[in-house]
Amino acid sequence: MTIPKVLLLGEIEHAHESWNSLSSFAELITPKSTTRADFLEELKSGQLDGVLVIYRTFASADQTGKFDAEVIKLLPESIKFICHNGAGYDQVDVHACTDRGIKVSNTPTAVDDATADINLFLILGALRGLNTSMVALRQGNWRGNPPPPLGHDPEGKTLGILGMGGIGRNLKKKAEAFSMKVIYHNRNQLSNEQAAGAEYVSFEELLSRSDIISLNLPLNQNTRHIISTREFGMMKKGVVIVNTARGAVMDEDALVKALDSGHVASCGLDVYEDEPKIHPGLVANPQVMLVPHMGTWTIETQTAMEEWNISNVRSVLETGALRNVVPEQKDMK
Ligand SMILES: O=CC(=O)O
Repeated sequence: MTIPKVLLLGEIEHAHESWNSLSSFAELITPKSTTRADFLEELKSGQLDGVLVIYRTFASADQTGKFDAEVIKLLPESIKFICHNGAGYDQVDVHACTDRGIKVSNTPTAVDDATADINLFLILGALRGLNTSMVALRQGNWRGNPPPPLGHDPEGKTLGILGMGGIGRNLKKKAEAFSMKVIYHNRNQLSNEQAAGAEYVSFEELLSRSDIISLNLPLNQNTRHIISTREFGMMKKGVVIVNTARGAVMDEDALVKALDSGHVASCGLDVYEDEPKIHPGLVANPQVMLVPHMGTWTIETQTAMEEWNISNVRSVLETGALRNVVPEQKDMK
């Protein structure tokens, strides 16, 4: 019997023991290439033939580029599973994978607390306008001169959550501890049990009723720039927007214009359209809270994500099936 191969793209940083334990079922290999051009060549050369499952990290895109249709087409016939270490899997062309019969998993749940925590931090920081005073203090200028305008309390404000998956629902619970009223919009209305009292509203109603809008939806072809000029125009003047999902769900140019006009009072961002580049209009705006994609940047959460992803690889090796597949493939045989 030939022993299956597992290809690691990126690093295991924490869950070394679990990763190493896979070597009793499989040959664990890494690519020779460190650039996309070389990776494509390595795929073409047949050197990665025989790989059954790929474990990939978000950062591995620096070496291989995105797992777009070009890469998926070149993957050896033997590859049947791609385990992506991250909740958001927009780096992987799932439709191209489905067409080739390759199943894709991600790491939902594991990221929920840490991402919702930073989401709340950004909501509070943007409401309070904390950035200017923090910068002033470090410049030896106390609160700044003049001091910043007074901020706003979260208590009693309406928080509109766009995308009520694991992170959205986790945020809802946390926001309620700050006495915020939560409304939400989602592809599908949740069961009463899952909604847990959050009011389901249309997309337009969410835009027009919210004091704070939180973007917690995945990036895909239907959600790219789902928030742009038209949508900013439908929001309350003085709205605060927070995004911990993916930068491209919001049109950054349009956001900068809405901030500059004062229609959007502030925003809190963890993600950007073209990371690690940041729109100069955002950097220049002292009101906004900007964090460099730190949503899951904790030891506990990074470890839990790795463990989840490894458990998917293990499940393939032990049972021939993933523990979870991405929603687009839930009916795939
Ligand atoms: O951005 C983080 C993730 O997708 O898990």
